Amino acid sequence: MSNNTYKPCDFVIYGALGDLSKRKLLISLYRLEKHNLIEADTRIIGVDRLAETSQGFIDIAYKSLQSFLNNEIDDKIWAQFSQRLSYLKIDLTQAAEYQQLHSVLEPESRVMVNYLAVAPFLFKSICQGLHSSGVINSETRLVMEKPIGHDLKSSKEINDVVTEVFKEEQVYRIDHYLGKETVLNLLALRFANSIFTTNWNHNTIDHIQITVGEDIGIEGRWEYFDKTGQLRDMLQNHLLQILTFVAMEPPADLSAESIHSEKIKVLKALRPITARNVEEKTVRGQYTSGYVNGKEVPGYLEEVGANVSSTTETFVAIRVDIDNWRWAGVPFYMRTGKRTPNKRTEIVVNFKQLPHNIFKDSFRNLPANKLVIHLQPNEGVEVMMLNKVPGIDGNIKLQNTKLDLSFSETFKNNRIFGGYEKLILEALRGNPTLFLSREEIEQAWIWVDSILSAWANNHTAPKPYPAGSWGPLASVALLARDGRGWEE
Ligand SMILES: NC(=O)C1=CN([C@@H]2O[C@H](COP(=O)(O)OP(=O)(O)OC[C@H]3O[C@@H](n4cnc5c(N)ncnc54)[C@H](OP(=O)(O)O)[C@@H]3O)[C@@H](O)[C@H]2O)C=CC1
Ligand SMILES: O=C1O[C@H](COP(=O)(O)O)[C@@H](O)[C@H](O)[C@H]1O
Repeated sequence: MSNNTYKPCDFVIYGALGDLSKRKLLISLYRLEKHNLIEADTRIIGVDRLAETSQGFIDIAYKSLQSFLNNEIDDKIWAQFSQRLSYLKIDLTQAAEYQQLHSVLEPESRVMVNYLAVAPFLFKSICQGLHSSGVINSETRLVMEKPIGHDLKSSKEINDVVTEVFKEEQVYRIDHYLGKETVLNLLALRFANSIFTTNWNHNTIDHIQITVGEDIGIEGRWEYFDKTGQLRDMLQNHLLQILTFVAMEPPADLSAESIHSEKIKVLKALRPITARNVEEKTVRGQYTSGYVNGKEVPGYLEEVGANVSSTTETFVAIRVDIDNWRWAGVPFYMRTGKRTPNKRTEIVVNFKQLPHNIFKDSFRNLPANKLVIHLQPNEGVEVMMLNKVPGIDGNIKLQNTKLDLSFSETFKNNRIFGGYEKLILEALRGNPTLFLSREEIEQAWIWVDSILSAWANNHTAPKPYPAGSWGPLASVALLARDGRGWEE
């Protein structure tokens, strides 16, 4: 345990038998246990609609750990962890059923932390159910998963209901990318290193690319995903959050207010994409069958539970312009998709070419410097730069070389925690700094809604791309039109 002590919690997971809970939340909680970061008396209460016993939930949790952590499970840690777990069957749409929570909560000795791992349409009934059952007090916290709502209107409706029941400081709107070490490292890279601080603008930067590719498909999540699509599932939140960290002005300090206010300014400066320019600025894609990591995989329309006429996108590429002084004329290209050849999240900052080349013997055009930030996997930072090849014979010869700061090499003794581990810990400890404000989310929806309505207006159908590729060819053309190419 850390030197500080925190009040233990009743950590209630709504949707405890769902994908997010099994794949990320229970795993992260177990890892926090392993590192002795959970208070001794903290309890974890799973809530879902299946008739299940607490022992049944413990068995399900164990199976999830087996599938995702393999040999990381330690019998002693598991025994300690499983003691914290219990289960309640509650239909979240039925306010009366929330009364059951009284049987497990101990409000005098533990803080109730409610984690909404369910689809956003259930957020309202959960808030109302918690309110009417009388379990909320001034210490209670609410953690809400993204996406909050389906569009600006529904997001506002959810936030309105939430604020009737909770004060803003009790609400933790999570985006797990903001807990990732490498996303947080952007703050260090940009605001603790003068070489970057002074060169981070339209004078030196040509363009920036943000790629978030996942080799997995939709698998068991078809019903949820088909109503959502890649733009709402990934770009409205994770990619725009990365973009704000890359593009924001230096905040006055590291407080939540200072960071939120700089991020909002970026979101407000995003140039709108409308029906007039949506075809030129965006690409929608949907995967067909193909090969990923040498294995044949089905297309989106062949997944279990699929509706064969779905036009939901599983890939998006976008050219984003930020209308402010710093980024005038510097496009940000973003792409995100399911069933890409591998899992890869990275930012590439392409610097401008030099105005004059005195090394024509080596390069007719000097390659520009590049800063590559690997967010996952193989976390680290690389700088591509030109160096003289050693030798005394003849003219100076240059070679493009890599300055490589891999986290696993550089920080050998530090374990890299996942985003959920960091943010669940912050929620358990009552620190809201890394969570999102209502205004940020609503501002992001304003920009994304405009794209969604432009696609709907133009009947923009998704272009097919084979599983195991980086999206439709139109994504290559998006950059080629500007004389550029994606970093491969
Ligand atoms: N999965 C992921 O990796 C991520 C998911 N998220 C977000 O988390 C949320 C949940 O996603 P995910 O876990 O994938 O979804 P799932 O559908 O897998 O999980 C939701 C769970 O809630 C249960 N549930 C649905 N309705 C009720 C009800 N009325 N009463 C009680 N339980 C109910 C579902 O039961 P049943 O199966 O019977 O419907 C299911 O077990 C979404 O908002 C998603 O955007 C965010 C980041 C990552
Ligand atoms: O929020 C989501 O994120 C995951 C990807 O998260 P990562 O940490 O593995 O990069 C994505 O699979 C899911 O569709 C989405 O809802």
